[in-house]
Amino acid sequence: MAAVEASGSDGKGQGVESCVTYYRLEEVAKRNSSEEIWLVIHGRVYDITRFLNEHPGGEEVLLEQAGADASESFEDVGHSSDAREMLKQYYIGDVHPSDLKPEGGSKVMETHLRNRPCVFCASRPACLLYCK
Ligand code: HEM
Repeated sequence: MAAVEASGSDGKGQGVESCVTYYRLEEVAKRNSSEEIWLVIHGRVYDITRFLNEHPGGEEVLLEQAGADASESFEDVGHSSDAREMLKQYYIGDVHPSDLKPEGGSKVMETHLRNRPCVFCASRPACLLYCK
């Protein structure tokens, strides 16, 4: 997989697990077409390019959210636990902590709290940082 310069671009990703790749939102925003489509859901970045034409809800809804934070739409649909499980295979990294601004940060926190226990973040540093 190609390295993305967005990761840890602020210098160092210290204080958090080094195995997590961080992406700036501006990098995510560039992946906004059917050629390459990334989404953010609950502070995590997913490359769903190969899932696009497999999505049971159709590709259009995904394209509408392409390159953006789809947490709300994802939750609004009331996706099953199977759908949540599926997310894992498309996970490529976390949103860079600098992009989790107060507004976004509290949104992330709100969502995580609402979904507790979060199957994805129980042991994730980002979650520990923002969900406490
Ligand atoms: C990568 C992220 C996503 C995955 C893995 C995923 C997976 C699925 C799955 C497995 C279903 C079948 C129903 C279920 O099991 O819940 C589904 C249905 C659906 N999804 Fe997604 N989905 C994703 C993102 C989204 C997003 C961002 C939207 C935005 C609106 C969306 C809208 C829908 C809709 C409208 C349905 C049809 C619901 C129905 O027929 O009742 N999905 N999705």
